[in-house]
Amino acid sequence: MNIRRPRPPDPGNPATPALAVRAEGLTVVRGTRKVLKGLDFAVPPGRITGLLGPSGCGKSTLMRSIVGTQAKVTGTLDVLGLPAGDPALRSRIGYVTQAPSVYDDLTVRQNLDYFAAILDPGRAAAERRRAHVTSAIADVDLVSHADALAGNLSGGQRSRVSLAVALLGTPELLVLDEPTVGLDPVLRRDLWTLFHAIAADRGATLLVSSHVMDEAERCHRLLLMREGEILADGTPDALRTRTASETVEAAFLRLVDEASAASPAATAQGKEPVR
Ligand SMILES: Nc1ncnc2c1ncn2[C@@H]1O[C@H](COP(=O)(O)OP(=O)(O)OP(=O)(O)O)[C@@H](O)[C@H]1O
Repeated sequence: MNIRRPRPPDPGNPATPALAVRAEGLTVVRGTRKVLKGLDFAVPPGRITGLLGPSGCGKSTLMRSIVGTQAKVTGTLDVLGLPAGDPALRSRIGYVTQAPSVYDDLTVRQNLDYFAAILDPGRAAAERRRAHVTSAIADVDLVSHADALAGNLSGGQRSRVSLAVALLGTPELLVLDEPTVGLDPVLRRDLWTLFHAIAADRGATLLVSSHVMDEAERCHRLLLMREGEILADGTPDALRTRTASETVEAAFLRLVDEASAASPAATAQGKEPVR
């Protein structure tokens, strides 16, 4: 894989925020329900932070809040040193939603050309756009499919086209909502290798959600969520040690039990299995 433009974070540079994301009392209401309940957490720059928790716990809502597409967000939410949703963040964040957003009747390269033209318009930028598109296709290992129609690709290949679109602007923060869901183990491993290369070579920050606990072991740091709250925050090692557990999944279950013991009423409302 070919990762362009190394840009490691420079803690001495005042333009490099000390934290990629900082939330205090972050609350989101959807419909009549409070789906994020006063979250306090931080995401360090240049690392891969996994956002893990059962289906429906609020991972997508949290990601939408960070990228600025979620309504009814209150509390403090700073992203790359600016309030979430600030227009200056648009070109600095790459966001991949759960459903791959690609045009089936265009080839892989045409999809990327289209999005590159939106990001970096004008005839003068044509050469630069072409280079970025070629690079992004190589980053996600789709060179051999560059001229295939997106509609003829497998689910995993389409996900990688979406990821390539997100990589186009060389974002400082990549927010990836369940990027490996439904992929086979080899593809999942390859994607995680790519995520690590992006963090290491570019100094980018990655926030990656998953409800599959074994993916936790691949992250530098974890935010474990449950029912709209952050259950724990730390490295996989620290979480395992703190709970005397062998795996992050066992640590998660122990933390759920601890939280339930602390507030039994909350537990009665549906404990979802961790898949
Ligand atoms: N448009 C909506 N209106 C009202 N409630 C919603 C809406 N969308 C989601 N919710 C609720 O918000 C809660 C959090 O949903 P969210 O999609 O953030 O969870 P998630 O952890 O990403 O789930 P999954 O892993 O299944 O994608 C859920 O209980 C869901 O029912």
